[in-house]
Amino acid sequence: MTRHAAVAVACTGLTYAFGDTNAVDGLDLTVHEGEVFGLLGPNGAGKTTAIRCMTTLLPVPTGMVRVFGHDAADDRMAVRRLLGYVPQQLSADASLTGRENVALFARVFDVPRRERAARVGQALAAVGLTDAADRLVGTYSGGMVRRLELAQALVSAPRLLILDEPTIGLDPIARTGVWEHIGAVRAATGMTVLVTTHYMDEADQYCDRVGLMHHGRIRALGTPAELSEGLGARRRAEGAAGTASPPTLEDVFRDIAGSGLDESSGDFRDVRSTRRTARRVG
Ligand SMILES: Nc1ncnc2c1ncn2[C@@H]1O[C@H](COP(=O)(O)OP(=O)(O)OP(=O)(O)O)[C@@H](O)[C@H]1O
Repeated sequence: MTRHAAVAVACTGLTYAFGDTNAVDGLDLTVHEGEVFGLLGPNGAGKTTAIRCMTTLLPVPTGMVRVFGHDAADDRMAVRRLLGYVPQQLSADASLTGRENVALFARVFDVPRRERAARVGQALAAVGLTDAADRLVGTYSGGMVRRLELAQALVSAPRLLILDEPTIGLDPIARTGVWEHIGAVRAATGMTVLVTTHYMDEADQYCDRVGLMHHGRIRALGTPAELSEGLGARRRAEGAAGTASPPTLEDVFRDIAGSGLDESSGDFRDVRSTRRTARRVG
């Protein structure tokens, strides 16, 4: 990413309420073209709601969301054409083959008919599913399903890929596989990636910058190293005990979310979304 990279996503004062609850509460966020940006936060921080506004699946009642300069409220189709979205929920059909699933997305996203077969093949190859492409998805492992969903989102060659907890419920090897394929596609295309994750180690390793979200807005923003160093410097200045080892991103996260982290990390929600993914494996 260069200093003058274009802005892929700009949110200004984005607010979205469910009843009396402001799920997103004055969110200001800029994602630069070409970066991998991690949106982190405890359960209920507002990450999914914010992402759904960016993808135009929810309206933008207050504030502004722009995707490559297009207003998500006024120009929804232009925004949709620019992005690929992998939601938390299962988006692949177990009764179809991998290739049929990706072909369906190619049709929905108006990939020209003449190019479709080639583009479907390329998307499957990009996520390492060429050999399994003609098997029913019901026989795939959880990691393969996630990679297939990635292929579905990639078939339209999006400039911006948005992934909502792409690795939740996967084993460490499958998690690494998903990230490696995201990294390879990004390196090949220069695509911008916006991802939410609960896994601090993944954010640390794979994201260029992260934003820590809590109670609907960004509370800390920077590269993982900047955030860790910032907390370390503050602790040293305060003469805090236990400053021998540098803080991890998880320490930064706990510092921001504080006790709210424990309060809000609804076990039921966690279990439910983990199971949602795990169910794909069975
Ligand atoms: N459809 C809905 N109806 C009512 N409240 C909702 C709805 N969806 C989300 N909320 C509430 O909005 C707040 C933000 O939820 P959201 O799912 O955006 O958070 P999140 O950071 O994505 O959490 P998670 O990490 O668990 O996915 C929470 O208080 C949640 O209970």
